[in-house]
Amino acid sequence: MKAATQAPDALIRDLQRSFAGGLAYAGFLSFCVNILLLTVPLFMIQVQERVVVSRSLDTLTMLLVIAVGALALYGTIEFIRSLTFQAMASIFARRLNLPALQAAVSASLEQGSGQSTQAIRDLNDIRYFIASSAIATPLEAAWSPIFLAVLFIFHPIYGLVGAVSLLILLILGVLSDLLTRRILKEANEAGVASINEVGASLRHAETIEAMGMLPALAKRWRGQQLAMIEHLDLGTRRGKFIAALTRSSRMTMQLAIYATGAVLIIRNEVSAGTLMAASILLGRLLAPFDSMIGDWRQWVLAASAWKRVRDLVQSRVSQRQTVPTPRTQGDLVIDRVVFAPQGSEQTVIKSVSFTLEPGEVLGIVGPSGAGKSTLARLLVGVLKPNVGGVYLDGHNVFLWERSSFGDMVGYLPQSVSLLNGTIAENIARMRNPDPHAILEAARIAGVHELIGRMPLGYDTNVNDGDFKLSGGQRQRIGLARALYGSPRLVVLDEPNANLDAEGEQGLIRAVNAARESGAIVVLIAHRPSIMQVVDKILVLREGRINQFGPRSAIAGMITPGGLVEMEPAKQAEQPKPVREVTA
Ligand SMILES: Nc1ncnc2c1ncn2[C@@H]1O[C@H](COP(=O)(O)OP(=O)(O)OP(=O)(O)O)[C@@H](O)[C@H]1O
Repeated sequence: MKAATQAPDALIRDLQRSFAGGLAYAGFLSFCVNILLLTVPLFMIQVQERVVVSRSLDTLTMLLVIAVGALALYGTIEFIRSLTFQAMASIFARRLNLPALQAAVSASLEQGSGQSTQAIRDLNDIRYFIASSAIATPLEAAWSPIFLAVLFIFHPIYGLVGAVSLLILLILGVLSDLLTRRILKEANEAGVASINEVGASLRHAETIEAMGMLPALAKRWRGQQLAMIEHLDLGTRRGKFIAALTRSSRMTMQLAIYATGAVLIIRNEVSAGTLMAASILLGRLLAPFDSMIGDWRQWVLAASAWKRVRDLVQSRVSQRQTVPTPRTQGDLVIDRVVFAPQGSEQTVIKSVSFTLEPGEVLGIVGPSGAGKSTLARLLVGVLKPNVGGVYLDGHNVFLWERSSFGDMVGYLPQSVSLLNGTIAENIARMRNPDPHAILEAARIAGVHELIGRMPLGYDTNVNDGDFKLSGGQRQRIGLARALYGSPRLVVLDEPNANLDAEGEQGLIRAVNAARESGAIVVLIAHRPSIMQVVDKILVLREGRINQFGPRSAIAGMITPGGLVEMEPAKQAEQPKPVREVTA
């Protein structure tokens, strides 16, 4: 919950701090693990130097007890360390899940829906990476000076071989980074773009199949995927080459330390016991660097995923308030709203102002492309005005904390999207269903009987393979969802587009019921038949208010196409600007 109410910069800082804390703790555990890893080489030396020379079985037994105890401790600490990584991974995913989703939803509104699925994939990738053994390697590498020091203590020549070996692996590591990082990042970005595009297109599978568009689309996707595969292949090839070179170099180094040890033993400069121990120590010294070179691809991909998630969270969440606002009832004030889509030169809504009181129903009409749906999205706080603002009982609807705003608002978008779940869950907006409220919303929307005729009634799954809802049925269930919980503001974008006469009568009854409960209803419609239910009409043309006034004054001017046949007039009701607001 904390993450949901935290500003994004603070959340990221907090997360990085707690991650650093976790790493420090894991680093301490790594220190213990690495010290305990000296058990085997030390045991070997002691056996060579004490047991073999003295032939004492008691000494051997004592050494064995100490060594086995140390190794048991090693296993325990290693287990605790892996649990620490797992806990770090799950804290990370839990705290970022909601903010990343919120940010992805906002980004999807502007750039398409690929963002939300990508954010989830990225979070999962990061979680796996933190929980994997890859994250432990730098912590182990940090203790390599200890192993190097022990090698120097055995004999300076052992130390020298260790230092040279380490240097060679470091050079190979840098080479691996130079040869693969950029190309793997590019491949990853191309892969993400390609998956997003395929995902977005597959939502229109029906259109693709009906009009045989698949071969043409497959050609486009292949083009993108080829670029990604080529980059990935090249990066992976280079990575594998360096990894193979590293492995054979590492084995050569093992030979070198053995040969060095043999020479030193021949010269009586070290005991035979140090030979095995030095070899094991060199292996421990080089292992983390070897692993890091082998795992480098995972590091690059995890870094890219983290950058995407961090940028997404930091760029979006701050736009909304995090404190819930209590349910309220008051005027809806649209104050000099100007809106231009991001990256577009076109201003879609041009200084629109009007006020609605509780219990008023407004009809918005206008030609195609006039900006009606855009205005609807501004009313429900989906879009942020560039200038001006939309206020419900004095609260800015865009800034409003989304969950509490959802309690106040019902929205039926032009293309009705029911979510994966039962009809009851959909009407209850995927929250814990309140059966009484569901039935009431269904009754007001006039869909109770219609749902009763479905295979499992309210428990029918809307995406069930055996049962498919018609466009009109979806629209009517969408209306029930919009009316669930007696919202104070109801915005319906072409709610009668797919309705038959019965559906339209149900819609009229629903709008009247919402009005009687004191809700403000905004209705966008092409078909003028629904306009009989409204109190006021707003005619929008090229993003401006062309007419605004009582239905009786405006209705006669509307043609069946929703056009008004007169010049822009003095607007019947234009409230004075409420406040100076710039976004
Ligand atoms: N995200 C966006 N990016 C670019 N242009 C946009 C965006 N959203 C809307 N527009 C443009 O704004 C204009 C108004 O679109 P809108 O969907 O609001 O019109 P409308 O009046 O609802 O049309 P219709 O009656 O056909 O549904 C159109 O020219 C559209 O291309």
